[in-house]
Amino acid sequence: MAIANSSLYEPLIESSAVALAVRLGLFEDNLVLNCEEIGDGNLNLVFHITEPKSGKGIILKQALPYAKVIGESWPLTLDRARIESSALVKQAELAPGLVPEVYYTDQTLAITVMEDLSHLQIARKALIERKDVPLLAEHIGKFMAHTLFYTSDFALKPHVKKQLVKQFTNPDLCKITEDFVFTDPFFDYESNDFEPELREAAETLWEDTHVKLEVAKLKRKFLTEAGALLHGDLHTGSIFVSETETKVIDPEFAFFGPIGFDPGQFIANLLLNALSREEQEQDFIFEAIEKAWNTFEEEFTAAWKKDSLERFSEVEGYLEHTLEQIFEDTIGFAGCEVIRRTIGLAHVADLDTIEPYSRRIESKIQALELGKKLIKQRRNITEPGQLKRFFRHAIAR
Ligand SMILES: Nc1ncnc2c1ncn2[C@@H]1O[C@H](COP(=O)(O)OP(=O)(O)O)[C@@H](O)[C@H]1O
Ligand SMILES: CSC[C@H]1O[C@H](OP(=O)(O)O)[C@H](O)[C@@H]1O
Repeated sequence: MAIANSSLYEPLIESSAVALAVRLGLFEDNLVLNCEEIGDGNLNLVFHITEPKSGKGIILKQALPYAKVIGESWPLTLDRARIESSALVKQAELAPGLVPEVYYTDQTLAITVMEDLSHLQIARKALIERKDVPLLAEHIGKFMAHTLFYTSDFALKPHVKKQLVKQFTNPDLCKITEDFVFTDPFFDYESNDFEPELREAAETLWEDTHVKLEVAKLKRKFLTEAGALLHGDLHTGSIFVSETETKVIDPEFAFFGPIGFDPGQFIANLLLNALSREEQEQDFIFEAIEKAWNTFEEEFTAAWKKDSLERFSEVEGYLEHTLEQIFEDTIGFAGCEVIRRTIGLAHVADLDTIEPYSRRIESKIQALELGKKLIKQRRNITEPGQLKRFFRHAIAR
């Protein structure tokens, strides 16, 4: 990967993105190239540049100096492009084959040029279309175990770890999560966005002091616990899949945080998809949750036994305690994510496309019940096999 530092930042448009790709030697001169801006996320521009004759393509992602979904009134650091490209490189080292290859990055232009994954589909879309994605859970379990264990204090020498913590200090993007995942949805704030039919359920949530106390504890963990280098936004919209391949994209929220945050977001987004399904179609989702956690636990355990540098790691019960704590946090973080995707600023298509409207509202009310119970009862859920019963019980009215 080449790292460049050109003179001035400018937002690209399709023609300048093509010119840049040619200037960088990513395509030969004099070829006819197509370019389309395909970004459908909340924050950045994503250019897909292709050479129709050979079928070759690249992705050029550029951060804007503000959040794309809101506009210039919400300035946002360009440094997120550095975080994203550095995280992709680190993740490629720790979980080979599970992230796109980075071809080039330029910190001044805030761009990352990477492997084109257009032959795959975003996992959220695949799950909404009820596609068969048999390896998704196992691959994500493996991705999480390797990236999280090998960036933790169990695997790194203290100075190396602290150096990495510095490199991945990401205050602006963490603030987004602190606000939109851990704060705003739990109060009557303007940033929240929900249908009028949900107001009563939202008000019940805002009055629930037990939920608020438990969210306060989870938020504090997010603010203070530098457990491992998180992806930081591991929802199903950040994962490309097919029947055989899985690639994790978009780690611009990466920072050192509590290990349970990534598994929590992944599991929450599977649960949000389960809420959109009829009961007889939900088994795939609960099996995926079990598979993802069990793979995470097996691979984390194997890595611990093989590569832990921590003197106490052989003490009986320490591995089990560590995994139990990560699982408890995972369930709590999942509850926060389920709630914020229901009444917060950033929604998910799994819920927003449920038809008819009355069923959508019913599923969102169920999501709020589920989220609250995951947060409050997280210590009673000790293994992923319990989640299907818990889910059915939590949403029953
Ligand atoms: N490497 C890639 N290959 C193909 N398409 C991609 C790639 N990266 C991103 N995209 C497309 O761009 C969209 C937005 O990318 P994403 O990284 O999620 O942006 P944002 O940071 O704005 O959320 C994705 O949903 C996907 O459709
Ligand atoms: C206005 S930021 C809201 C939301 O957007 C991010 O997701 P993505 O970049 O995948 O669109 C992240 O989840 C933030 O919480």
